[in-house]
Amino acid sequence: MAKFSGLSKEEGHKKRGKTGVLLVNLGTPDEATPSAVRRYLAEFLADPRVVEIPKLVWMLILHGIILRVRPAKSAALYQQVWTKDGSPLMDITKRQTKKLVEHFERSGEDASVRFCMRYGQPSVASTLQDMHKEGIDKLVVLPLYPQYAAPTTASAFDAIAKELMTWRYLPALHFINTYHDNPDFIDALAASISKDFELNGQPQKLVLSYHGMPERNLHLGDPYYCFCMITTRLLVEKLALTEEQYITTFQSRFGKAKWLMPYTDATMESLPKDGITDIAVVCPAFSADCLETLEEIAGENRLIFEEAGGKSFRYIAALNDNDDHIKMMANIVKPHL
Ligand SMILES: C=CC1=C(C)c2cc3[nH]c(cc4nc(cc5[nH]c(cc1n2)c(C)c5CCC(=O)O)C(CCC(=O)O)=C4C)c(C)c3C=C
Ligand SMILES: [Fe+2]
Ligand SMILES: [Fe+2]
Repeated sequence: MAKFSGLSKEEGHKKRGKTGVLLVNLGTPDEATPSAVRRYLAEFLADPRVVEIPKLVWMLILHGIILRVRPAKSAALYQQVWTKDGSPLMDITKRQTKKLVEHFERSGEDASVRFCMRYGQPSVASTLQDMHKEGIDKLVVLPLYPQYAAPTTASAFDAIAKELMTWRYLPALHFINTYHDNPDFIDALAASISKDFELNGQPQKLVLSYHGMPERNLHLGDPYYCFCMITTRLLVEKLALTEEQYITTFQSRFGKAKWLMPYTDATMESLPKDGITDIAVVCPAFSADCLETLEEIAGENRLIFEEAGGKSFRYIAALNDNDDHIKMMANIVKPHL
C-alpha cells in the first residue's frame, strides 16, 4: 500500500483545477444524552490546545473525574437547547454552508463549499478526504471563530495539517486565522445590535460577552484577549456608545484557574447593584448560537441578572445565517479563490 494517498494518474490529471472552501466550527454532541456528550467531551478536552496541563496528570483528572461527572450535567443543559433539527450549532452551520453555496452559485464563483467540525462529525479528516476525491488543488479554510485563539483556531489548523500530512499532492492552502476587525464582520454585528435597539429601545448597557480562556494563555502570547478588545472597540465606535454604555465580559469558565476577567456571571450579579437594570447582551465570539449562548447566556445569566434585581435582559442572537454574515464569509474567502 502507498504511504501517501492520492488520485490515480488518470483521475488526478483529469479532475484537478478545483477550489475547495472549508468552513470549520467547534463541533457538538450527536445527541443530548450523557453517552453522546461524554464522547464529545472526551475528544474535545483531550486536545492539548484546549487544556494545557501535563498530559498524564490531565488524563487522570479527565477520565477519573470530569468524564464521570460532567456528561450528565452537560446533557441536561443540551436538552434545554436541542430542537427537532438537533444541536443548534450543527443546524446553523449547515444552514450557513447551504447559503454560502447558493451565494457563490449566484455570483458565478466556481468553488466547492463544505463544512466540518473540529470534534465529532462531520470530521475534518473525512471532509477533507471527500474534497481530495473531488480533485481540489486549492483549499481555503475559514474557521468560524472571529477572534483567533489557540484552543479554537490553531486546533482547527492542527487537524487539517494532520490530514494533509497523509496526502501525496497537497493543495495550495489559505488559512484565514482571524477576522475580528474585518469591516464586514463589524458592520454585520453593528447592524444586528442597532436593529435590536430600534425595536426595543437602547438599553442602559450593552454587555459584550466573549467566550473565556485561562488568563495564563494571554501571558503566554495568545492574542485572543486583545482581538476581543479590538472587536469591542470597533463595534462601540460604530454604534457611537460612550464608555458607560457598554462593558466587555468573559463567560464559560471551566475549572478552577483564573480566566479572563471580568466574568459575565459576576457582572450579571453586580450590574443591578450599581443601578443598571436594563441590559442587552451580545456574544461576538460566536458565529452561531449554541449551548454557550442559548443556555448559558439567554438562560442562566438572565436568571442571575433577574435574581440580582435586573428588570430587562435581552439576548441579541449570533449572526447565524443572516444574509450579511454570509456575504461577509464570501468576501473573506473570495480574494483567495
Ligand atoms: C476547557 C477549556 C475551554 C477553552 C479554552 C475553550 C475556548 C473556547 N471555546 C469556544 C467556543 C465554544 N465552546 C463551546 C463549548 C464548550 N467549551 C468548553 C471548554 C473550553 N472552551 C466546554 C467544556 C464546552 C462544552 C459544553 C460544556 O460541557 O460546558 C461551544 C458550544 C458547543 C455546542 O455544542 O453548542 C462553543 C461554540 C471559543 C470561541 C473559545 C475561545 C477561547
Ligand atoms: Fe468553549
Ligand atoms: Fe457553558
